[in-house]
Amino acid sequence: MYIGTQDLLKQYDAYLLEHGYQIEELVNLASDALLNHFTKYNRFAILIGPGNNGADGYSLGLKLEKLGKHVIYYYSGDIGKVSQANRYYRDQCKENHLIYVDEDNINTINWNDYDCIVDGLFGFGLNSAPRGMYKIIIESIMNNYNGTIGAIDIPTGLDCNTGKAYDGALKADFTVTLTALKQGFLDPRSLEYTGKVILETLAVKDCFKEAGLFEYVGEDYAKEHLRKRVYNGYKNIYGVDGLIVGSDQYTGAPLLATKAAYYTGAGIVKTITSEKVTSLLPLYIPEAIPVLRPQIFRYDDFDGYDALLVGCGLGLEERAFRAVIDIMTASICPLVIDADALTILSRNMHLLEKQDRSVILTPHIGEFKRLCHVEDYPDLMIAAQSFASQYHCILVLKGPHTIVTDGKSSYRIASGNKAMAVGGMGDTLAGIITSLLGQGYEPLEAAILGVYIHGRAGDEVAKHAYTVIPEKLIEEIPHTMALLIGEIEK
Ligand SMILES: NC(=O)C1=CN([C@@H]2O[C@H](COP(=O)(O)OP(=O)(O)OC[C@H]3O[C@@H](n4cnc5c(N)ncnc54)[C@H](O)[C@@H]3O)[C@@H](O)[C@H]2O)[C@H](O)CC1
Repeated sequence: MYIGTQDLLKQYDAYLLEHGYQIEELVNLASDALLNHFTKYNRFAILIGPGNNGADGYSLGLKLEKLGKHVIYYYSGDIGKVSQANRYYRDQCKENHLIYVDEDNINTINWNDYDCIVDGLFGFGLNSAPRGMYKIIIESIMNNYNGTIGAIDIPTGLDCNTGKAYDGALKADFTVTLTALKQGFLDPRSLEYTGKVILETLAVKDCFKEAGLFEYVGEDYAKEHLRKRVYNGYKNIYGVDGLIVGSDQYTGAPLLATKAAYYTGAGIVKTITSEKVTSLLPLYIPEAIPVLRPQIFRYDDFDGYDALLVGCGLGLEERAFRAVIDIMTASICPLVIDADALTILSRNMHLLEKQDRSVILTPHIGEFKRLCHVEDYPDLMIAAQSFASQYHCILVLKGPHTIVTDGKSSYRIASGNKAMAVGGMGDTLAGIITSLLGQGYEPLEAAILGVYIHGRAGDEVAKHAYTVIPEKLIEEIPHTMALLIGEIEK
């Protein structure tokens, strides 16, 4: 299953058009995909907007008519300004089935003459609140209609990217969404407008990834990619992780990252840290190996590691800057960069350009803005993809349904919940990803799996709790992983 934003969906359509499809053909395929969901109704009012959502409405109506259904098309606006496909399908409709709606006749329409209203006013092309007659039509239906409303692609008035309703939005009973889930549908509050969401793909060449859509990662991915531990395994085959984390000022973050790495299955974790943290570490997690962080790293300080993590309570003092620069210039194994280390990196972006190994960055949105040196983005998913592609890194952009992308393949992760918005959660995730990286998972796989496991463990804890404390989440990790691998049952 794939996810799109307005820009990504436009990009997808443009890709198909560049690869030999005609827009009329795509609309025909869209109505093929829609048809089955409407055949149980008999009398249809199809609302037609000026774009291709309206074209879908005409094309669907023509097919319903062929099945002997009663169909009337209600349209408004300037007929000279409709899309090419809209005109093409409109020209095939019988004149007496087309009703132009204006202020003079709106009150004469009895919407309850129809057992189904099909919403083909606006789809992902809507860019502001529906205006003029469109707004009036929506109000008239919402105030008077008692039957079923089925929306094509997106209910009119719902923002495709945010899932927020504009002033004047149609509340559908069901939405048949085309090609990909819309990012806005990830916000559960959109359900009030979409009703039940049914995803239908068009019978076209499989090009979701090439066109830049994001794959939605759920339990199936984790079950397929998570590996069982081997019968005769020993600690070294599960990786030696080096965590350059913590400072005397921030002592909690390194402890959480270390514990998360162990609980995710790391063989050995060496926590290279400040004096205060080295003394706290054995009390919190006796398995960990504390190493006092040197003022300046030498090349051989990084020997023998399978994965490194830098960040998590490192602080922003001069010596933290020194540590990040040393790690980025003197170490060679796969690296996870989190928290303060991202802030330090944002002032030294040239370091990222020179990396000849896998680097995973795990910013939240504020840190991402700092890395990009911008205030805001029109489309976060596209911004994430471009960043990863420009810097040849893997980006884990944390938030609801965290984004993971290497610039070529992109993902939204299904697990996680609002109870996880708690300090220390990012340190926990960084520890999990580093652990998987050290265990030999491919870097992109480690990032996706790490985010999924982190969110899933959080979901398990949230079943019985108002907030998810990182400590509780960490303790849930081995159980969650065993469940996913199928070694225990629910
Ligand atoms: N691959 C697919 O999934 C396909 C989906 N299809 C359908 O096409 C629409 C998107 O079509 P598009 O023409 O880009 O956008 P809309 O129909 O939503 O309308 C755009 C149209 O509306 C004008 N407009 C925008 N905002 C407003 C407003 N607030 N008030 C008035 N007018 C507004 C804008 O200027 C344009 O003229 C998608 O949702 C699917 O239903 C196709 O079948 C192709 C394949």
